[in-house]
Amino acid sequence: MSFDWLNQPAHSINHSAQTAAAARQMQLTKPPGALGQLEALAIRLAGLQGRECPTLEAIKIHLFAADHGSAASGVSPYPQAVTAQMVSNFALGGAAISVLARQHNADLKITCLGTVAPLEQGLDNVIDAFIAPQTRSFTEAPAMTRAQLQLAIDAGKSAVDEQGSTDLFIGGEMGIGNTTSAAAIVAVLLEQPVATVVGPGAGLNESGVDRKARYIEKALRLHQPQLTDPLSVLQCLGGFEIAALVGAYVRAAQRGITVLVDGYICSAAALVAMRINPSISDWLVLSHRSAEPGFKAVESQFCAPALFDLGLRLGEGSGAALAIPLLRSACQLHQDMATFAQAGVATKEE
Ligand SMILES: Cc1cc2ncn([C@H]3O[C@H](COP(=O)(O)O)[C@@H](O)[C@H]3O)c2cc1C
Ligand SMILES: O=C(O)c1cccnc1
Repeated sequence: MSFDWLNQPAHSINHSAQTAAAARQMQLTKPPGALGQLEALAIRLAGLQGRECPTLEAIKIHLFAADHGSAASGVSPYPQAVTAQMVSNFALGGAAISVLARQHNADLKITCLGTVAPLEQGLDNVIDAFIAPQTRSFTEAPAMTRAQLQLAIDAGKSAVDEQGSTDLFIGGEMGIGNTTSAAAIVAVLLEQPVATVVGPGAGLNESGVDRKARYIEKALRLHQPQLTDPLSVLQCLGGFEIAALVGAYVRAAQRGITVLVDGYICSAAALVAMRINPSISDWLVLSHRSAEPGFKAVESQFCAPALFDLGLRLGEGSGAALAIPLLRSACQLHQDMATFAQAGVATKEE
């Protein structure tokens, strides 16, 4: 069993393209800095894509779905069956992420790691990477075995490897109960008290949030001796879909594909990925600020803060998909605006 590939360095950043892009921004017909974070974004994308004027054409959205043993303990307000039902909804075009993928002309695929029902319907954008019906309840045992962890991480790697040319990769997730895993991972890796990183998820009330915090605290007491490295944290507390996201993020960075990270669950996966392989962090662009209270702690671990805060708490990669037009505008402005010289506009006097 080998996790060695996870440690290979990320693709290098092209610093001369980045420098050229920064110089170009200074010449465009606007006061320098007036386009705020859009300028930094265009410059960052130039370094990642290795060209002065980056473009975003081929966008791949890949969702990972799996069920959680924790769901039987009242940590989510929704029944476990919703995971599989939503996979059908993704594939048939009715979910929020399906609408956004269509709107932005992005390719949408779903890998099922632990839900079987939709596979029987023969949907052609659903990939079968079945590992087990669900992870184990992690107050009783590690959520998954080491072998299952490897299968899940490798499924994420394959999702990236099997794509053709890609300018931007968005990972998303579906798994009733997965904000419990995300909160547990964040509590351990960032050494935060559980009460500060746990939240309503899909809509728990106050007593539900307390129950969820107690569930996590019990699990952390059980696994404490094992929680010494990011892979073991993922194995004990993760979901299959979170592990797949870890594999996908690391692989995308190694292949030189820019990643747009979604909300709380995806950023918890990104945190694990960055702890395994810190060289990938340049490639992970954080899209939006999740409404989950634990998100703030994770946000500080990224190279740059989230691009916007719309109070989203959906997951599915939806917040990342909403950032696509922003990134496209950043690239288009960077490429198409006239320079002061071209437009005959006078520059700053002092
Ligand atoms: C209909 C429906 C659609 C969703 N799409 C994403 N999630 C989100 O909710 C789940 C996490 O919340 P919790 O940990 O509280 O279960 C994940 O599946 C997540 O992506 C959904 C949840 C529901 C109910
Ligand atoms: O931010 C998220 O990813 C999120 C928050 C709540 C429920 N589902 C997802």
